[in-house]
Amino acid sequence: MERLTLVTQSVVIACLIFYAVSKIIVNLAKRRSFGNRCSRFEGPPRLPIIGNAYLFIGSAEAIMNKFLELDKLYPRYYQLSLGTRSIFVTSVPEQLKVIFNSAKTIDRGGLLDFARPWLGSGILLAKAAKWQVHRKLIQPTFSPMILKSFIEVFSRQSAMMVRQMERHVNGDEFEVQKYLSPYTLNMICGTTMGVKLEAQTDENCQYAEAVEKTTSSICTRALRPWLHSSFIFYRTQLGKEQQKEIQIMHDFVENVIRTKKELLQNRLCQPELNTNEYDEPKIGGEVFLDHLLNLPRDKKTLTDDEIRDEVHSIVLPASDAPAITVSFVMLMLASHPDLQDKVYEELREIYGDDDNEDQLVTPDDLSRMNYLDQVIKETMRLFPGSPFLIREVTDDLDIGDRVLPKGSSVAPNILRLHRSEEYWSDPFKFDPDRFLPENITEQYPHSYLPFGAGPRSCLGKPNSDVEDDLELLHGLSLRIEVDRIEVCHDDDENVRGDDSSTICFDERSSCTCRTYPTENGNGAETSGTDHIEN
Ligand code: HEM
Repeated sequence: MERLTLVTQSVVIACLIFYAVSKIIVNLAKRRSFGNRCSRFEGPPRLPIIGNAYLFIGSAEAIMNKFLELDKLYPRYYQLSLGTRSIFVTSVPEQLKVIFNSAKTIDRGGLLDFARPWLGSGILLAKAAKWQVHRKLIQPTFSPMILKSFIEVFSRQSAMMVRQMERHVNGDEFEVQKYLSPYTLNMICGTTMGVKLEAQTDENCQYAEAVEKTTSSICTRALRPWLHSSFIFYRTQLGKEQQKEIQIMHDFVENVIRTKKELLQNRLCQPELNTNEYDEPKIGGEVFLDHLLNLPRDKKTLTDDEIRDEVHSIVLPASDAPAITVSFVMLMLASHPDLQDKVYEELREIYGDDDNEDQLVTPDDLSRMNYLDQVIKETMRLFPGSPFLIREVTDDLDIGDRVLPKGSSVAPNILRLHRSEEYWSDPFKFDPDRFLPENITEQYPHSYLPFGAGPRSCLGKPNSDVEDDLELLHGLSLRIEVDRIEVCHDDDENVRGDDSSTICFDERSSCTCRTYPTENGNGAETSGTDHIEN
């Protein structure tokens, strides 16, 4: 009997060992064949283990410049590897069309997974099945009617931002991003949560700071394969700080959800509770959070954690990309005084000589700002708010002349697409007339994608147009002339204004303004309009 038990045990152990060894062999074979399939794509040379990570060491500007160099070496597409992750970077419209519309590349993940401790499985990072349900639930919040009701919030917020900036009129140059980021964050907190964040007035606003620091630490981690392992990352100073910042954001949003829930329950009997703390749209519109809390019972009810994830997942894209876009619009207007004057004239036609900065903007006013709209579109062509996107390939995907293997990532290279001479004549010329209605029809299909495309494209697209217009309107209605300009740039054709871009405001007295040469960090002299032509 004892012998029989021993034999049985040996057989079981042998089977387990056999199973473990064959699993290792199969995994190695899979990795090898995955590696082989990926290595067929051209790209910069890779080092063992870290792959191409050696290319992306240094400041954000240095990393951006590296990407621009790669665009020159590989103008259509290339393959990168970061540790075990393989990324196909492409700017070919035909390939992008397939990628954006395929069910096999709906998922975001890969490097973006490092944002999961913050965004959870909200709409930005949700896997396909969950994403489909949540997008259907959330989409109605972004209907044109509800968005119109937000205009008053946007309008008040932009007036506040302009008042803050006003102190710089006729003064020294200043970092415009310092005002824009808190403004967009404030505005989006007003329209998503109905909360007055005070990010514009309180420089130490913890939530705003936490958003900024966490975004930056996620990017740092993504480009450093040795920080990919959670075991290592959370033992570093960066990892520990990130955990702290994420906790601050979670506490903030959870607190708002709790208060909102109480408010919604008590609203009928205590309407006076709905007062100063909240910055709600006036025209009977719900804020995003109300919509999620009020979902009819027959629809899926979201848990508090899911609601928190959704709020985070809206606040991030809705504050980041618009702030970047508006700062580049200002930069372009500063660099092109003639176009600035055209925008100014358009606004004068709408508002006359009335210089009332407290005047609220109406949807009708916005619909008449055609030239401003063209300027914004052309700015988003040259400086897309999201220069690269990223999607996961969940099954082998044929994109025409090649197959992207399951398990890899694909990064639509929007920056390169928008600046490619293959699809845009004289691509570095800043020319808003490209977006005249008669010229739009001539554009190469899928060559202009600032909001992505397909079923998972930007949810806030109409929102962002409205927001950009309003912000600029208020800036310009102040009769500010953007006079001097200092931009970061690389040393050839690409003006690269970044977070540290500074501009100057002068009171508008004549129709002239100038850009002047400035020294960049490397000592080279250039003007802000270096190769982005007038
Ligand atoms: C200038 C302004 C904006 C730009 C350039 C922009 C751009 C983008 C891009 C490129 C994507 C990724 C699309 C893709 O992967 O195909 C995206 C996603 C998204 N954006 Fe925007 N965005 C802007 C403003 C906004 C605003 C104001 C909101 C919300 C109010 C918003 C909400 C979202 C959401 C929720 C997603 C994820 C959609 C999904 O996964 O289903 N965005 N945005």
